[in-house]
Order: sequence, then C-alpha cells, then structure tokens
Amino acid sequence: MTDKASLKIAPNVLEMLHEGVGLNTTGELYRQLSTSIPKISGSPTESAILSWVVFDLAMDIDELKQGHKILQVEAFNSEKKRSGVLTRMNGKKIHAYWKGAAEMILSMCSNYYTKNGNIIPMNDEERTQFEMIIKDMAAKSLRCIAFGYKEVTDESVEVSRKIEETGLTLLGLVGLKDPSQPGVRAAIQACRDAGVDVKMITGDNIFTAKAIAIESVIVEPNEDLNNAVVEGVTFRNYSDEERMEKINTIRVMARSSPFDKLLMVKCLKRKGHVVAVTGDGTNDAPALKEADIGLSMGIQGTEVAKESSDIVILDDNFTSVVTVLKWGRCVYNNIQKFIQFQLTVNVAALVINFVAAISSGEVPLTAVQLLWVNLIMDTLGALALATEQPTNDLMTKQPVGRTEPLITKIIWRNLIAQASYQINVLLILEFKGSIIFSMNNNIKDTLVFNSFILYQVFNEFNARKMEEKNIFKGIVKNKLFLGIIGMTVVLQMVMVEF
Ligand SMILES: Nc1ncnc2c1ncn2[C@@H]1O[C@H](COP(=O)(O)OP(=O)(O)OP(=O)(O)O)[C@@H](O)[C@H]1O
Ligand SMILES: [Ca+2]
Repeated sequence: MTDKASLKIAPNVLEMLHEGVGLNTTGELYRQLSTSIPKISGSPTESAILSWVVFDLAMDIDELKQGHKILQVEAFNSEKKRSGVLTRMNGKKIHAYWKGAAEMILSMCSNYYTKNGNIIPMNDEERTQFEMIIKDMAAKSLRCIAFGYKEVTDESVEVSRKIEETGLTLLGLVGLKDPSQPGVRAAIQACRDAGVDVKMITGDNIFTAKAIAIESVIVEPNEDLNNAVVEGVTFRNYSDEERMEKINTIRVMARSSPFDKLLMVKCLKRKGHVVAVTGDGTNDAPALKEADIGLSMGIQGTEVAKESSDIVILDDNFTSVVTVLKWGRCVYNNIQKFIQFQLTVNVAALVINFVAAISSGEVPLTAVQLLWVNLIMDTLGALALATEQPTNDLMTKQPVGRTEPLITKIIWRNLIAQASYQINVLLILEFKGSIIFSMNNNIKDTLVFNSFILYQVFNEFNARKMEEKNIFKGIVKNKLFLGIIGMTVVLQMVMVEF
C-alpha cells in the first residue's frame, strides 16, 4: 500500500476497514508525550495491521471507539486462525467483522466490494481470481490477511450474540512481510553442518511457508517439495505408522495448529531424536514444554511461551540457537575431558599404592600426598579444563545420541593407555629406583611423588584434546589454563622443597 492508498478506496469501504481493524484487534495504540506519532503494541501481525490503518488509512481510533458499542468478540486463536467482532454503531446498524487467514475468510465470503464501493455477488471465476491473488502474495513470502464484513439485520443477535460466519462480503486483502533476520541462512547451514536438522512449523499457509523456507534455505528451490512440505491437517490425519515413516523427510509444516506442533515433537522424540523447539506464541507452548530443549523469544515472546521453555533467547535471533548449540557441546566436551583426566589420576594412584602395598607392605604415596593430589587435581584441574573455549570443530561433529555413553571408546583408550604407562614407570621407580639412580629410600619416595604429580600435569595437556594429535592447538588462547598449570608446578616445588 502506498501513502495515498486511502484515496483509492471508496469511502464506505474505507470506513468499514477502519471498523473491521480498529474494533477487532488486540493491539493497542498509545500516544507518547515527546512525539506526536503514536506507538503501537501487540503481536507482530496485529501491530502491522493496526499501523497500516492508522498511518496509511488515516484511522482515528478514539473517535471510532466512541461511536461503537461492542456486542461480542471472538479473539484470535491458532486453531481457527481468525478473529471476529460484532458491533453496533451508535444505536444504529449491527455489523459483524472478521479478519484472519486469507483463504479461510474468503471461503466465508459470498460477495465482494468493487473499487467504487458497490457490493457484488462473487461468482466462481472471481473466487478463483481472489485465490490466485492470495497465492501470488504468498509466493512472495507475504502473510495474507483478509477482512470480511456482514451487515446484520436480524435484531435477535443482540441477545444471541452470535457473530455471523457465512455470507460475508470481502472488504480487502493485505499482505504482510516478515523480513527474515540477517544471518538466518548461515545459522541454518551451521546447524546442518553440526548434524542438526532444521524444520519449520508455522501457522502460515503452504505457499507462504514454502516461499519462506526457500528464502531461508530450509529447502532447496529446485528440489521436489512433495515429501518435504506438508499441511497440518495432512500430518494430523496420517496413520501412526505413516507419520513415523514420513517424519524424517518432512521439513516444513504449514497451517499447523498448536496440536500439530506438539504432535511433531512427540513423534520426533519417539523416533529417538533429541528435539529442540523455538517459539514465541502461546500456541507454541505445548511443543516448547514437550521438547527436550525449549527456546523462547525474549522480546517478541509471550509470557506463556517463556514459562514453558528452558532457555529464553534475549535477542530473538535464530543465530543465537547456534551459540546455544556450540556452548552446550563445549560444556559436555569439557566434562568429558575432566572425567578422562580424573579417572586417569585415580586409577594410577590406586593401582600403584595397591601393588606396592601388597608386595612390600609400604605405600609410595602417603595420605598427605594423596590429599595434596586431590586438592590440586580436583580443584585446579577442573578449573583448567572447564575453562576451555568452544572451538569451531565442535560444530562439524555429529550430535551425541540420547543413548550414547558419556565415557566414549576414545576416552577409555586414552585412559587405559595413559594410566598403564604411568603405573609401569612409577612402579619401576618404586621398586628399582634406588638401584637405578643409586639414591637412598627417602629421595626415591620424593622422586616417585614428584614424577606422579608431573605426570598429571602433562596429562592435563593430553586431556585438552581427546581426539587430536596436536594437544597444544589453541593453547595460548587459554591463559587461565596456562596460569593454573604454572601455579600447580610452583605449588609442587614449594611442597617438595619446603
Ligand atoms: N492477529 C491476527 N488476526 C487475524 N489473523 C491472524 C492474526 N495473526 C495471525 N493470523 C493468521 O493466522 C496465521 C498464523 O497462525 P498462528 O499464529 O497460529 O501461526 P504461527 O505458527 O504462530 O505463526 P508465526 O509464529 O509464524 O507468527 C497467519 O498466517 C495469519 O493468516
Ligand atoms: Ca507464533
């Protein structure tokens, strides 16, 4: 719509558009003292429509509200995708207004307004034409909203308060653009590289959904979309087996109800997937709650959505999902590193003391020394390994499945290899140390203790990189790690010398 759009609309139609929007909205208009331009609040769709009639179609909402009595309201709901209102104009006529998903409102209409404001019955050909207009708008990734109206002559509605749903007159169609955030394409690609499938479940119609999915590369423009895109009703009506069979290939679900979103999450979980859901509306709440990880929007999100979620994304940006993914993986990875490191220390200490105790009756590591080991290894070791920053290669790995063990085969391999190496050397030092280096027993004990601690210090480097050969990669970036290693060595020197 252009600035002068209001001039091209017949005055009677314009007036009804004002009423059909101004009286049938959950958005609010409030004036600020500092400027003369009013501010508009409400859901994105509501505020977009409201600002269109206020700024482009010159609606005066106060005057409008004063002149009308509202008899009945049917609030927008995600199931029916429309909202309606029944009003009486200053003791005169009663009007019913509907606004909502374009093809749904169109199917309630049997007349339409011409440019000059006359009502004409809609024939099949014209209906098809309107459908084409809606499709065209949707193909440009516009969300299409229609407005319908009916003059109610039956005065009994004053009592029954029923908002008529049939035989409406189409007032107009409007297309809303929800510009996709910059970086969404890259974020979706990053998710895919990390082995995370992205699906879009939306209340928009199938054409808008397809267009948006292509824009954000959820689907490729030239791929066969028959299996990848479904409508909520179709999905709902599949048999259980059919749904489970198709769910992996479905990437877009259009015209979905809150129940469809929930159903999708349930099925994915049943398939064994770990499911994360992002959402903003009340209609997303059941799915957010059911998901393994629910992420809601901090700015646009409703309270219900935020309360049903585990994580609130403060900047509403999909790219933050990638950040969540990266940090989640980093924490998991750091826990694994620490476990590998801790188990190695404990296995080595235990075996050395046990073997020495049963063969000579003496333990090489005394109680005080073991406490010292615990102190520096638990506290300082945890601190050093937990502060590793996420690296980019975390985002190229496949996700960890629901049933995969925390201690992987690689951790076992590292642990067993490192522990047996330490045990062998330390036991040789314990039993043959005094002969090899011709030293007395006290010095040999210190040697064993010192070697043990230094082994752990070097092993801390090993634990940083569980799979890579170059364990020093990126080490200069982690100043805290180096600091803690340095501190451990200094403390050890102090301990041994003094
Ligand atoms: N305030 C509203 N008044 C009338 N119709 C609306 C309103 N908001 C949305 N619609 C219609 O309902 C559809 C969206 O329904 P719903 O809100 O259930 O979907 P959604 O999945 O929450 O969408 P999204 O999260 O993309 O906004 C839209 O395509 C639009 O046609
Ligand atoms: Ca929504």
